[in-house]
Amino acid sequence: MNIVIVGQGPIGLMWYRYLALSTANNVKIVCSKNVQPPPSFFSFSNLNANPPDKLEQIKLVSADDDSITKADLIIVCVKSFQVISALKRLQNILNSKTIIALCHNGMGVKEQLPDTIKQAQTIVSFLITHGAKLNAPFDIVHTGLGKTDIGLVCGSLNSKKQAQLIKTIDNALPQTSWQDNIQQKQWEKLAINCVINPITAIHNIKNGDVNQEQYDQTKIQVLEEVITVAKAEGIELNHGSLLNIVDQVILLTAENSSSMRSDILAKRSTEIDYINGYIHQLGIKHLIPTPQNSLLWQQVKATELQDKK
Ligand SMILES: NC(=O)C1=CN([C@@H]2O[C@H](COP(=O)(O)OP(=O)(O)OC[C@H]3O[C@@H](n4cnc5c(N)ncnc54)[C@H](OP(=O)(O)O)[C@@H]3O)[C@@H](O)[C@H]2O)C=CC1
Ligand SMILES: CC(C)(CO)C(=O)C(=O)O
Repeated sequence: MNIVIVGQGPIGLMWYRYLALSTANNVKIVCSKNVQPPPSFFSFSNLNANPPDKLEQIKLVSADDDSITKADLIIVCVKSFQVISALKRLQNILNSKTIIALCHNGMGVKEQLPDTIKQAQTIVSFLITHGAKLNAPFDIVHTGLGKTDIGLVCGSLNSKKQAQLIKTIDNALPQTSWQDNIQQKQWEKLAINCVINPITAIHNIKNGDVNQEQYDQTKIQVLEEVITVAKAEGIELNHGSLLNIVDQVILLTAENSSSMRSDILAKRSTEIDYINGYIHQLGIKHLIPTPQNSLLWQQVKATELQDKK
């Protein structure tokens, strides 16, 4: 497959490394304007191997306009608030046969996609539970082995193309599956992020600390609001099983720093508008009060602003 990765963060470089291992793939990258020209190599290590893999130097090939037009698959690995501008940058050279995969946290990007892109392209979502981090620019570590759920966001994908996509991604990083109802999975992931991300960012704590009793009420109220808003959007979520999923993720990632806490500590913008902010906006749309999600959204926004002063 001809594959273009957009974004030189840990997730973009993680996909690059695993997909480029196969001779069946021709993988190239589009980096942000901040790194032009990109380096010719990047460093990669995998903490999941036993013993951990040696540091690898991987050749990095930049995508020119022609390779973007000829791509079978473009995987966009940028923050939720960067997706639309990343796509607009490519829009004039996109081929309608190219599958576009969006690999980001949060929801609300679909609603912002320009009609011209929605009508012309097949767009899928890559929902991942892998973890990766940057030691330094172009030096990444695959920290947590996870799985990938893929599903259709807009356009269409015949069964042959769908099977080829799953095979390519599963060969690169196993435990990849097609989800007919990706929306349900997106909402479950959103609920996890609505609880863990703002609490860890505001209180500057590790994911595991969200299990402390003092956060129980917030956790329960956030989830109740998410469930009510999801219902208004036609998605059924169950409080008991959602609480279980959230608690499991808190335990499994107990030692991790959430992406939002890391963003705040590094004085970067967070994805809060696409997480609790998304629930706040849908609350307004459906006239449903979402006091806890709105409060967490405002608190993280205030922390972001304070850090930028
Ligand atoms: N890291 C993780 O373990 C996980 C991350 N995710 C989600 O995946 C998404 C990507 O994560 P991650 O890689 O960590 O994010 P990062 O923000 O670290 O990396 C995104 C990269 O994309 C670059 N970029 C921004 N705009 C463009 C553009 N228009 N064209 C090309 N490159 C661009 C950024 O460059 P610049 O800095 O110059 O703007 C940055 O290097 C996020 O939504 C994240 O929440 C989900 C699960 C796990
Ligand atoms: C699941 C969780 C909370 C893992 O840290 C995450 O997705 C994030 O940090 O953004």
